[in-house]
Amino acid sequence: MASKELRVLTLEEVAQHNTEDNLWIVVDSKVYDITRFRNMHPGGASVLMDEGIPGQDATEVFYSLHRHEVLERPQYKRLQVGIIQGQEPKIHATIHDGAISKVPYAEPSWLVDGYYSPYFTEASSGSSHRRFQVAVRKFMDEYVYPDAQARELDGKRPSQSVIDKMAEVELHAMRMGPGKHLKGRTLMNGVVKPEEFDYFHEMIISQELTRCGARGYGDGMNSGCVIGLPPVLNFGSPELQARVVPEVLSGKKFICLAISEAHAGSDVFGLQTTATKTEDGKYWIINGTKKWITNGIWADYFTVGCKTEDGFTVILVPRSEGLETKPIKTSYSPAAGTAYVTLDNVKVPVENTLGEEGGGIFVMLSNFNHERWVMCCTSTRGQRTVVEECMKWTTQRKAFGKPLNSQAVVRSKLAAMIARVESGQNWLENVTYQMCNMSYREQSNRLAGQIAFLKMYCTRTAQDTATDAVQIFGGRGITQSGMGHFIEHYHRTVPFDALLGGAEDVLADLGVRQAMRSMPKDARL
Ligand code: HEM
Repeated sequence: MASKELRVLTLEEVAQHNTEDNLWIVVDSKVYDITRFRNMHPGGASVLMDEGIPGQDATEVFYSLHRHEVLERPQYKRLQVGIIQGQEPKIHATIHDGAISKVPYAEPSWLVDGYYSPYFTEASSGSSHRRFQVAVRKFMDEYVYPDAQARELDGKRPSQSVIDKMAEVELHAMRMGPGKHLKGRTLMNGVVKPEEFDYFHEMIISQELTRCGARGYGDGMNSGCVIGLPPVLNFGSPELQARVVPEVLSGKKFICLAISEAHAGSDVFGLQTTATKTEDGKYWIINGTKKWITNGIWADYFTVGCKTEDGFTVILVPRSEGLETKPIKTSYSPAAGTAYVTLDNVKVPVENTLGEEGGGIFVMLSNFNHERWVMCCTSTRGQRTVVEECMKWTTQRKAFGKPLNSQAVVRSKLAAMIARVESGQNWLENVTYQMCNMSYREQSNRLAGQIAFLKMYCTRTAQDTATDAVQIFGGRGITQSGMGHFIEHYHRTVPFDALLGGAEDVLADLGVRQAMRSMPKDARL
């Protein structure tokens, strides 16, 4: 409708509008009347009168100072008064319209035209990963991305309307991975059958969600469920499962994993929260504190690691008398709902025990692999978004009269970034293939070391990439608005990945110790 009112103009006509009282410019074949906007321009009024701007085509200077999304904001969109006769817009900078990016290395190779993969199935196959990816990306771009950007900024929890929308297509259930919990559900409007859903489908979900570029929101978006519900699914009694699982997977109730404490993080045996039985043996009485609990602020259920008479036991604790949560301010958005949890004589039926009493370590170990693998999926995708941002910036930004990418030192940083993300993704795809072919128990036995190494590798390379990206973006890489805002956000939040789900150094050591245990006794040089 708006385009009908736009005038078709020539460059000569635009050139007449070149004074402070009558100021037009052209950006990518679109004519903007910025006369009244001039005094409100965040970059100042005077720059708009610089040589080569008034009445001229300012496309190049515009894109060296602004992201394309500026022109998509309604308050600026309406400054457009016309289009240039015989010209078509050439810039396609929107990355959240469901499309595959054409920027080299902005997508994993299996999504790029003309490349092949042994792992992802074609559109013609029943369980097609490709059709699934198209549906998930469209969904994320349409419903999740706008909410992610808004909530990351205002710090509010992910909108219930988006959680409900995700529940409609069973995204919460699919994020638990393949398994019997998917039985009878219609996944992504039927794009994939529950029995055909595999870890590659799940990888697609994690990676598409990461494209929203909002780390705090990403964790706020039910990641408590991804790590807190599997112990219920795998170790809870049938009665407990029947009560808790449906309300959590439908997005009506929320769950989180509460293991780490101020006293102990990666060292689960150092935990000090205690659970002791009442004399009649029917209840646990839980006392202690938990720290850095993602989604804890609004969680209805807490999967809590406790010290018990027999060792370490995991217990599902509903929000109830004696349990309180308060926010922890971290360097990412409060949209993650990070909590400090206090448990003062919280009374829980013993039926809420997950797994064997004293067998909590098995419950946790089986959970860790999946949690860490999910983090590898998100870390590699996060790095890829940084590669895309840097590829674009170094092409459009000029310094010393040339694009940044004409400098060898910049190209060498790009090369390192690309090599890191490609190696991470390729290793991840291999590990995922192993997971698809192993039982849950086999995964625990054979892949714990591999996944620990992969996570260590992903989070280390992510930090190198963050540092390189800030160098490439300069001051903009540390500025929360404007051209470098994704880079600033990434650089500020990337250390989280190296800590959550097992600290980098601890994981590295775990991988080596596992390898040492498998050394053949007779191996010699
Ligand atoms: C339709 C036309 C324009 C609109 C809507 C617009 C809008 C904006 C906005 C919203 C910002 C704040 C930073 C951001 O969010 O990216 C900004 C900054 C800026 N703008 Fe514009 N602008 C326009 C045209 C221009 C032109 C033609 C120039 C030419 C010199 C210019 C120079 C600047 C500068 C120097 C900054 C500060 C950049 C920084 O802090 O890094 N703008 N503009």
